[in-house]
Amino acid sequence: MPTLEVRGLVKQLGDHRAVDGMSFTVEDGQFFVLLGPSGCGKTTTLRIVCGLEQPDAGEVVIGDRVVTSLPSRDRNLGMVFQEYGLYPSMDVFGNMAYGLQARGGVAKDEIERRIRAAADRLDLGPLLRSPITDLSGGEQQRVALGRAMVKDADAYLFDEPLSNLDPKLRYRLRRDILALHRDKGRPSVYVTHDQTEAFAMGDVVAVLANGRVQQIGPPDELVERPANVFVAGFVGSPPMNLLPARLRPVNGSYVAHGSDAALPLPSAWSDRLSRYGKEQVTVGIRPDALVPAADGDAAITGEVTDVEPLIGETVVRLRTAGQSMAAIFRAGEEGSLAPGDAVRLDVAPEGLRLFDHDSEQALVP
Ligand SMILES: Nc1ncnc2c1ncn2[C@@H]1O[C@H](COP(=O)(O)OP(=O)(O)OP(=O)(O)O)[C@@H](O)[C@H]1O
Repeated sequence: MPTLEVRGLVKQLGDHRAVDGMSFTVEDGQFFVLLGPSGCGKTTTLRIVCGLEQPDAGEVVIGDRVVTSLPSRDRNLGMVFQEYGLYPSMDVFGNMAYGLQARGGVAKDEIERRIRAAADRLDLGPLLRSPITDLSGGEQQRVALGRAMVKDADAYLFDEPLSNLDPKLRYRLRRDILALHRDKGRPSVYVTHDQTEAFAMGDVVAVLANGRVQQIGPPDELVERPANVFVAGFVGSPPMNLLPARLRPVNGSYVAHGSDAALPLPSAWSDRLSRYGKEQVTVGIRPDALVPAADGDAAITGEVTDVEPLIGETVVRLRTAGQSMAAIFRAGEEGSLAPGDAVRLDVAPEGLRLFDHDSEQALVP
């Protein structure tokens, strides 16, 4: 069963280490997303996997073949990239057939059958004899997808294939890509900087920064248990609030004190925190764990800077002495809050995370 594995990839581009020790494994039938901010090395990694770049170190393994030094055409991959890579001199049929004809081994009537099936699925049937240059961007992207669909590849690679398209078409093609993936049952690697897309599509998501994997896991796990401060501050919309704080023991538990914040921590964390041995931590607070405080003491006080109503919920942004924060309230829970108002908030303890102040790695839970 083919898996796709990259082991210890390194790639220097000019002065910049674009990929800095990248390793991950994609199982057969898994839809694996590389997610990260612009410049984190996603495209370079994918170009190494498909053979358009040579790594300075590391290996690419597909199934039981080490393919690192094989040319792209010998890796048997299906690829869909942002720039469609279609041949302008050919019609739609010719573009979809090209890979199969060039590789050989598939009979002419079988090529025709596969192309008609893919074209029907992608609503390209009436366009099969149209020149590529007559097609819209969305139609060209569907041809690029159809070209991948007709191949029996060992793995499929997608590099931001939907970023040029309008939202409706993007949504539709997401479903088409997942249907292609399920039909083939091979490893797929999908590059995006859009976390909505990553979370909607990925069985497993790898969050990248600075050419390195920060965390690999199913979408829920990245949100629930971010491995470090980078992931906590990147994942979620809005992402986790992060504030510097000092730990103080109080009656056998701990309280994290920040500017305008005093956060009682679950007593189940006390053992771990007593072994931590340092006072300084970074506290992560999920925006949906902030709730308006009842009368009396509040965990956090601040001033509202913005109130943004969304469907079914409201994002309230506030400024405390230390920094800005975001809270997600269920619609209506914000009452009549408006910019400039003082606000007092409590935190549901299950929405708290702590990170080592120096290493930035998760401490608890
Ligand atoms: N030829 C080059 N010389 C120097 N630096 C380069 C070269 N090509 C790319 N880079 C840099 O390497 C880094 C990684 O680029 P890469 O395209 O892999 O990132 P990415 O995560 O795919 O970003 P994006 O989402 O913007 O496409 C970027 O900072 C980029 O500017």
